[in-house]
Amino acid sequence: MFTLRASRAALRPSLQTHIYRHARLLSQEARSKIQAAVDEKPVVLFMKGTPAAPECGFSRAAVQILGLQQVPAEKVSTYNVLADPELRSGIKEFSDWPTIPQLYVNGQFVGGADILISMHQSGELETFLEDAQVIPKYEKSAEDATTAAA
Ligand SMILES: N[C@@H](CCC(=O)N[C@@H](CS)C(=O)NCC(=O)O)C(=O)O
Ligand code: FES
Repeated sequence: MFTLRASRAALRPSLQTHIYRHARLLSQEARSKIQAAVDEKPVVLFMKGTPAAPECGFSRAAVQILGLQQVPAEKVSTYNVLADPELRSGIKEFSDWPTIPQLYVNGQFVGGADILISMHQSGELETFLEDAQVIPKYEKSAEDATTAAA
């Protein structure tokens, strides 16, 4: 009886290790796929639906903000997580962020819809995208200077 208990107890950790290793392996493969996606373009948006047909208001907002910031289309890649359940869960683990949309700029996670809206409204997003060389720096024209002085 004692022996049986002992051997069961001894089995448990190795089984756990096996399951853990398996999960880690799967996750490593998913992780490198996501890393490649994140590195594909300067701006990468994980969203529900497509820019032309967003399937959620939060994703629509993220797309609209990129448009308002005049981010050139050729600098943007988007991924529809609704078409890829593995990506939908994987990106949450990868970014340690529980929701979609998720925006990456130059490989760095920026945030979801709330963060983008607030950064857009404060003017921080424009500066951030300029510094990231995603959009050109806004040069104050002579006309702006005159308006400011008036
Ligand atoms: N407050 C969030 C709004 C986004 C959100 O709540 N997304 C939900 C509903 S679309 C989500 O992704 N849930 C998990 C899922 O659908 O996989 C943000 O700032 O981005
Ligand atoms: S899909 Fe329902 S809130 Fe985004």
